[in-house]
Amino acid sequence: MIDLIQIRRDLHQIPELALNEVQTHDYLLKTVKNFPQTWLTIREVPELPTALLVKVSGTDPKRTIGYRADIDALPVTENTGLPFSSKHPGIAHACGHDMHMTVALGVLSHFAENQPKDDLIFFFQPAEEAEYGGKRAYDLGVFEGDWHVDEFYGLHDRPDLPAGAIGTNPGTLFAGTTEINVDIIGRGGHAAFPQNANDAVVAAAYFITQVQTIVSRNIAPTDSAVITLGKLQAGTIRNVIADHARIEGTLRGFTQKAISYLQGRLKQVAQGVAESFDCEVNIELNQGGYYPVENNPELTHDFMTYMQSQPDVNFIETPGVMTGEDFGYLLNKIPGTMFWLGVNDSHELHSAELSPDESALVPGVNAICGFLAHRMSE
Ligand SMILES: CC(=O)N[C@@H](CCC[C@H](N)C(=O)O)C(=O)O
Repeated sequence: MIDLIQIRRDLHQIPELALNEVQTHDYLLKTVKNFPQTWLTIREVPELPTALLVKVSGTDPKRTIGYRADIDALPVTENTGLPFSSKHPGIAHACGHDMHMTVALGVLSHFAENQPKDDLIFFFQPAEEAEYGGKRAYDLGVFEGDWHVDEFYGLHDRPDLPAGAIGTNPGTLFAGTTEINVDIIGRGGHAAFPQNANDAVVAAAYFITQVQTIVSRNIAPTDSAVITLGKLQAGTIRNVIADHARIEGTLRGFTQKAISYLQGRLKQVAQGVAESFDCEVNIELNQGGYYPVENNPELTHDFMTYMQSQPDVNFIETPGVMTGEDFGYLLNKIPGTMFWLGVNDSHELHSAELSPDESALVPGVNAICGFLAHRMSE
């Protein structure tokens, strides 16, 4: 097997933000070019230049199985103290996509040396954290013609599962999300004369507080939803009344119905704040490709049955959680399964201290290679 740990560490040091994964793309391409090429076809996508696709032609193909790994990183300053920490200031693989790419390369290298029966397509996808690269690729027609995919698989690392464990369920694994951007425009002024100004900070504070009632007061306690406003920017100095506040956040729900409802309530709250504070409130809601990640029941039943039957696989059935994933868009178009790979870490996804346990890599690759071979024997 290729040196998975070295690859993971190399990738970890060059994290790049959505749609800017230039060094990452070049590293992946260079690595793939070092595999035996006999039954590989490499494909670039000019309209999505950091994407990389690799087709492995099978011996007797009856279907094409897709495997997707996301490749982007987050605007987080790494604080792991690892000797192979990010070399890119303010950007880190704080969601573990370096692990995702490494596992995908491990699986690809296996099939580059052991020709599969069916065709396989590996999709190294830019822009999962933002900018929905999966939707972009699908809408560009990337999976049409010779690159049609019959069933798609992909993983996400999960810190609270033991290293190497595999988890999923036959229903909804991840929530659908919508990015929220709110601009509140008031009128600036001197701190001493509020009567002559219209304070955007006060209006923002009321907006944020009222949003807290949407989930707590409008959603049935037996249902699930979350709205997090993770970024707030306003003002320049303590004694000037701010004329503008910017709020950015995300809303999440397990169904499109729930997501549409949350979107509607947010707009109502924004309108209400605009009226009561006599200011301008511009709200932009962008779902992009972040549909709920709905596993195909039949394929996922097969996936779970296979994983549960393997003595070397620690399979754990996992209920849905509120993380988002634009793999939800691809699974909305093409049946498949998303699953977790345990990476045993006390830090959460998106933490500056996230440090996945690399001992998850080999069992992850082996479980996926085994499952794909099993699918091809069906
Ligand atoms: C696995 C993970 O953490 N995914 C991200 C996806 C973000 C979707 C979108 N940009 C949003 O912020 O709503 C997540 O935050 O769950």
